[in-house]
Amino acid sequence: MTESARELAARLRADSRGLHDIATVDDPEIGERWYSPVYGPGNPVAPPIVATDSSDGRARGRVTVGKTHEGPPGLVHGGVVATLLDHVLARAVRAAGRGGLTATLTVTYRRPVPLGVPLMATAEMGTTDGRRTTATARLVAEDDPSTTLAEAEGLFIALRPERAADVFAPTGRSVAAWTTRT
Ligand SMILES: CCCCCCCC(=O)SCCNC(=O)CCNC(=O)[C@H](O)C(C)(C)COP(=O)(O)OP(=O)(O)OC[C@H]1O[C@@H](n2cnc3c(N)ncnc32)[C@H](O)[C@@H]1OP(=O)(O)O
Repeated sequence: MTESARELAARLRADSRGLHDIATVDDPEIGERWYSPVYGPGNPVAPPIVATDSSDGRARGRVTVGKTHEGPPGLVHGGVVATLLDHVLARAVRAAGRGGLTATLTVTYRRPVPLGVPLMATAEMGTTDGRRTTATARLVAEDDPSTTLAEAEGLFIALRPERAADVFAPTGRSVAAWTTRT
C-alpha cells in the first residue's frame, strides 16, 4: 500500500505544473486563477470565497469558513480575515479596469469572526491617482449585516508595463491584470 502511494505520488509530481507556469485554465489577462488560495475551486486550501464584481468598482463575496482556517478556538484566523478582505478589495479595483498589486492593507478587527457562519464581504473602489487606487471593504455575518466584524482599507498600485514584463517574465505569458490599465 505504502509503495503504491509513493509510486502514485511520484507520477503526480512528474505531471505537476512548474512553479512559474500559469495553469491552462487561467486567464492572466483578467487575473482569474483556478488555483487561487482565496477563491480557487481547484485549490483545497481556498476557503473558497465566491465573489462577484461590477465595472463601477464594487465587489462582494460570500464565504463560510471551516476548521482549516481556524485561529482562536471556533474563530476565523485573523490572517484569513485579511486575505478575504484583500480579495474583495482587489476585485473591486480590478473590475473598474484598474490593475494593481496590494501596496498597503489596513485591517480593523471589530468582532471575533465565527467559523461555520455564512459571511459576506463587500468592497468599493475609492480614489484614483495615477497608478494608485484606494478601496474600502467590510465583513459581516449574512444574518446580522448591521454588525461590522472587520473592515479594511487598501492601496493598490499598478505595475509599470516594463516592471510587469520583468516581474512576470518567468511565466512566459502576458499578464495584464496587475499592470497599468485605463
Ligand atoms: C481578483 C484578483 C485578486 C488578486 C489579489 C492579489 C492581491 C495580492 O496578493 S498582490 C501581492 C502582494 N503585493 C505585492 O507583492 C506588492 C509588492 N510591492 C511592489 O511590487 C511595489 O512596491 C509596488 C508595485 C506596490 C510599487 O512599486 P513601484 O511601481 O515601483 O512604485 P513607485 O514607482 O515607487 O511608486 C508609485 C507611486 O506609489 C507610491 N507608493 C508606492 N508604494 C507605496 C506604499 N506602500 N504606500 C503608499 N504609497 C506608495 C509612490 O510614492 C509613488 O507615488 P508618486 O507616483 O506620487 O511618486
